[in-house]
Amino acid sequence: MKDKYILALDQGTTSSRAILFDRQGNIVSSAQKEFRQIYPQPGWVEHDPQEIWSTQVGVAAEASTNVGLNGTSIAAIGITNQRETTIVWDRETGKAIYNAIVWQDRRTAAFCDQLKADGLAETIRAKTGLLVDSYFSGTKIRWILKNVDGAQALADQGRLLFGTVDTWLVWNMTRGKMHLTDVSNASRTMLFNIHTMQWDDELLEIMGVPRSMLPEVRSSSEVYGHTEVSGFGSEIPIAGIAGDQQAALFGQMCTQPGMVKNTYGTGCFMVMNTGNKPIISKNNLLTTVAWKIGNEVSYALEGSIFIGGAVVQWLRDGLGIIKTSSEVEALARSVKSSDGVYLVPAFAGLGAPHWNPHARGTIFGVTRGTTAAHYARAALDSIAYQTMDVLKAMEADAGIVIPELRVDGGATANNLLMQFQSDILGVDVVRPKVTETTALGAAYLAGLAVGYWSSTADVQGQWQLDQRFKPALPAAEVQSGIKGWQRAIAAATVWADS
Ligand SMILES: Nc1ncnc2c1ncn2[C@@H]1O[C@H](COP(=O)(O)OP(=O)(O)O)[C@@H](O)[C@H]1O
Ligand SMILES: O=P(O)(O)OC[C@H](O)CO
Repeated sequence: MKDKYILALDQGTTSSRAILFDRQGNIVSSAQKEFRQIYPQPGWVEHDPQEIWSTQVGVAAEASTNVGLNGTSIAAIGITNQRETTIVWDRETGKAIYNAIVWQDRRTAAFCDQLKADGLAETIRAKTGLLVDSYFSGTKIRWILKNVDGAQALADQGRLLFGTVDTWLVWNMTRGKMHLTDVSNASRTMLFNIHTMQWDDELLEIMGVPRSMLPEVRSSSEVYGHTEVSGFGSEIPIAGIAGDQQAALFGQMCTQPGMVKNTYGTGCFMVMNTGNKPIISKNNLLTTVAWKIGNEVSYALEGSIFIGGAVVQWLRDGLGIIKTSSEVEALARSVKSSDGVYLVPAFAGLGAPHWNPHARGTIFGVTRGTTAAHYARAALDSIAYQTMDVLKAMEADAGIVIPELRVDGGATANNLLMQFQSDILGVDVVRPKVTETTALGAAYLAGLAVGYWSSTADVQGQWQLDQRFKPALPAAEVQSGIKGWQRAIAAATVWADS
């Protein structure tokens, strides 16, 4: 039984997941638990760090016991996580001093406006590859230091630690022995120079973040340490870390420059491997670190869409027109089209390529004949249209025509959405058999570090096609749909800015 499986921990925005993979990259067992989303004010989103940790340990134990395993059968653990989400804790008590401020949270939008007004956008972009936006961790750390009672004093005493979710998990898994992150997560903080691959003093100064709070930055595939807590069985090497979108790029085996994947989870994240050179976008995309394996750094271009599958959750929880996310497909299929209804789901502002933190959700084209089914259809359409906007920006930046789009994530189960995506893009949309590619990527990174797999080439052949969606909608319908979407985006922007 020894060294039979790799355990991937996938700490996502809405749930913690644990998946055991075998040497062929098959899922042997998995467990998942949702946790609370906390919305203290409009535009604010928080998680309880303790709940992140307890759900993650819980599902790890469940995935193992489901198949009668103990820790001795696990060769290594790979961690992948919702990125940018910011946790600050006291190194002496091990307790977070505030809730995790989630990547979707907009509370620092005014400070970001100030940074732009101060002319710092170019400096920040040149060093980090990022646009100034409240999405990233740096301004969230600053908010905690300025707004949580006693935080600044504790930071001055060197007692506070910052971490993205990977760092928080590793700290807890090693009983506070390790305070580290990997390059892909570091590149989402707005504090990390993606050229020198170091924390940047000028950026730390701008955000008012003391260096003593920051984790050590390591590669994405190496043995960082071993588990020391129950729930994981005996001491298991923690051997892979990557932000979830970068992990999905790896899990989709987009290891060559020019290869692209789009993940349809809470948000949608399109990422293109650009090889060992960072491409600075001219079309409002992000430049980010994909991973570091050995001494080799790979970079990527990314288009981040804040609301993807979450629009379906809103139909379920906000409007109550479906009971489960999967019901949306049948409801949307019950009408031939949205009949001119457009939904711009800017619930947390607009991300790439529009970047408007003040935008909010808007619905256009509602008539007396509009039904819940049209809303469902418009919601799915909005996921596809947002993806189209990003893909066009990416093609322009990279100077290539993207031949096919590899897809993964919860919402790719929706065949209507996948077909419409292909129709609107005019390219093949390709869904693999294992759509848990985020977890798979983390498993690969960990397995490579401990020799479970010998090289990337060893796992390259494991990618298998489930379904290929080919463009089928007549061009005139595609064009009129796109035109309507562009009008909707323009109108939503006017609403936000007026
Ligand atoms: N059949 C479906 N059609 C559309 N969206 C779906 C469907 N099933 C799940 N989703 C959406 O996918 C998201 C969950 O995907 P997942 O990859 O687990 O996300 P995350 O990792 O962000 O938590 C949810 O927002 C959910 O509403
Ligand atoms: O939790 P997910 O899968 O929606 O991913 C969140 C992203 O990492 C945010 O940048």
